[in-house]
Parts: sequence; structure tokens; C-alpha cells
Amino acid sequence: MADTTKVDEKPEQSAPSARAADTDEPVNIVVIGMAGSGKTTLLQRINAYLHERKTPPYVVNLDPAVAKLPFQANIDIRDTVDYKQVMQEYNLGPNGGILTSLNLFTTKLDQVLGIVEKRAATTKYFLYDTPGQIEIFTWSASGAIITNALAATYPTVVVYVVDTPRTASPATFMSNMMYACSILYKTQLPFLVVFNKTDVVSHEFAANWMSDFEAFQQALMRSDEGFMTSLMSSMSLVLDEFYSHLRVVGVSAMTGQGLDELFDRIGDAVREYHDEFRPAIQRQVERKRAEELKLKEEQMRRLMRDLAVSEGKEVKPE
Ligand SMILES: Nc1nc2c(ncn2[C@@H]2O[C@H](COP(=O)(O)OP(=O)(O)OP(=O)(O)O)[C@@H](O)[C@H]2O)c(=O)[nH]1
Repeated sequence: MADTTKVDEKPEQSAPSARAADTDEPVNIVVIGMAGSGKTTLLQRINAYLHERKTPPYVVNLDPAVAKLPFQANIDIRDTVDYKQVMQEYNLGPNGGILTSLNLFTTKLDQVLGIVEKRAATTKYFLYDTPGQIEIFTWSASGAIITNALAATYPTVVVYVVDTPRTASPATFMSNMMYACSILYKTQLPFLVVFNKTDVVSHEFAANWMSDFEAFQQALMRSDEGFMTSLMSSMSLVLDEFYSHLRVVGVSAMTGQGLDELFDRIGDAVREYHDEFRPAIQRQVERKRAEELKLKEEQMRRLMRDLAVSEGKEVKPE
């Protein structure tokens, strides 16, 4: 296995520019999506877009199994853990190997946070690419530890990438939205649904289905999904409420179309983080701190009591 004691940081490719003046804090953008939805291509596009605007981002690759990255990540999980060796060493399959590699990397998260902190004065955007096996990141303890730790330090936005051409049928659209819904409630962070590959199929149909319940019902009837139709019809009622909490944007990672709007929506999500999410996160952190303090006081009280007993002093029963 590669050296797992220290997280490698690649040298800067270009001098970092001053951070944009409109906000003081950097923004963490965590890119999540099904395999092949275009996460890595979108990150590459965002990377180029930000470089053009003289605000080069800091890129962290959290996918240990990615064969080739089209850009240089500043921190790459593959420099810390060798996914294939992990599979061999622990006798795991591919998914187990990715999960264990992510767990091993998470033990070094304090180093990543330290680097982010150090870079925060000169970098506006920190981008995180995640494994295509989406559930490994969204439903694992390490995925939660990473997103919670990021959100406790700086504004953090989840960008959920959807493969628009593959979502054009009501059934696949519905299952993708169910997934988005579960990730939103799991991460409890500002959430952006990015319909990618709009150069192939426009995302208008999806935006329409999300804003007009009747339009989705009609598409469902036309699609003739058999017994699934009534199940999906009921589920779409539940999702209607969920859609009202979502920001939606259509992009093409291939052509760069929609990137300005993507950053407008990220700006909205950051404002939402400040207004709603940060106060809740701070309350959670304070609650945890108070619990830890209480536990320490309790342990100290017991220690003092044990000392008194060993010195032969009289102690009252608890
Ligand atoms: N036409 C078109 N193709 C795209 C777009 N974005 C990505 N692709 C293609 O979709 C395929 C998958 O893209 P990736 O960026 O590797 O997707 P990913 O989500 O990172 O994939 P995993 O690493 O397997 O999770 C590649 O062939 C890309 O060229 C887009 O906006 N338009």
C-alpha cells in the first residue's frame, strides 16, 4: 500500500489568485452522481471555467478507483491509498476495496482539513470528486464524516449530477429523484441538482416534470409502465414537496453551456448555508462539545472517588 501516514499535496500549477471580494469564506463543492453521469468531466469543465476567471480552484479526488483524471488534483486519494492493493490485502471485491480505501483516507482527514484551512486565504472554491459507486460515498460512515467535517468549517454545497439523456423516461427520472431525495436528507446540506449532457438532450422536460405535477402524471400514463404506473404516481406526490427544496440547473460539461447559471445557483446555495444550515450545524457542534465535557467531568468525578477509596477515605455510595 502507498504511504498512508501522510496526505500528499501536489505543488501549485499556477500562483493562486486573490479570492473574490464578494464573500470572505471559501466554498466546498462536493460532486456526487451515478457512474457515468459526468462528474469528472464536469469537474474538469468547472476547473477550466474558474482558471479562466483567475480563481483557480483546489481539487480533491476522493475516487480511489478512477483510472485516469483529465486534470491534476491537488490532493488525490490514490497517492495515499492503493485501491488494488487494499483489495488484495483485505481480500475484498471492487466495491469493498473502494469503501475500505475511503475509510483509510478518512483517518487522514484532519490533514486534508489542515491543508484546506491553509489554502483558504487564497482559494475561493474547493472541489471534491467522489466515487461513481454513489452509495459508497453517500451511505458510508466515511462519506458522512467527510461531508460533516467540511460543512462544519466552510460553506459546503452538494452538487448532484444527473445524466439527462438517461433520465428521459418517467421511471428512470423517478428513481434518480428518489436517490437525490435520500442524499439530501442524509447530508442535510444545500443541494443542487445538475442535469448534465444538455448538449444531447435539453433538461426542460425534467424541469417541467418537477414544477408541474400534472405534466409528470401525463408522461407516466403515456409511458405505460404497467403495474409500476400507480406506484410511481403515488411516489410522485411525495416527491412534489421535495422538489420545492431543490435548485435545478442544466449544463453540458462537454461544451460548458450553463456554467454561469451553475455558479449563480451555487451562490444561492451558499447564502442558504449561511442563513439556515450553519446555525443548525453550530448548534450540533455545541451540543456535542457539551456532551463531551459532561463525560469528561463524570470520568474525573469517578477518578477522584477511586483515589479517595484507595487512600482509605470514607465515600458516600453513589
Ligand atoms: N455529450 C456529453 N457527454 C458527456 C458530458 N459529460 C460527460 N460526458 C461523457 O460521459 C461519459 C462519462 O463521463 P465521466 O465524467 O467519466 O463520468 P463520471 O460520473 O465521472 O463517471 P464515474 O467515474 O464512472 O463515476 C464520458 O464518456 C464523457 O465524455 C456532456 O456534458 N455531454
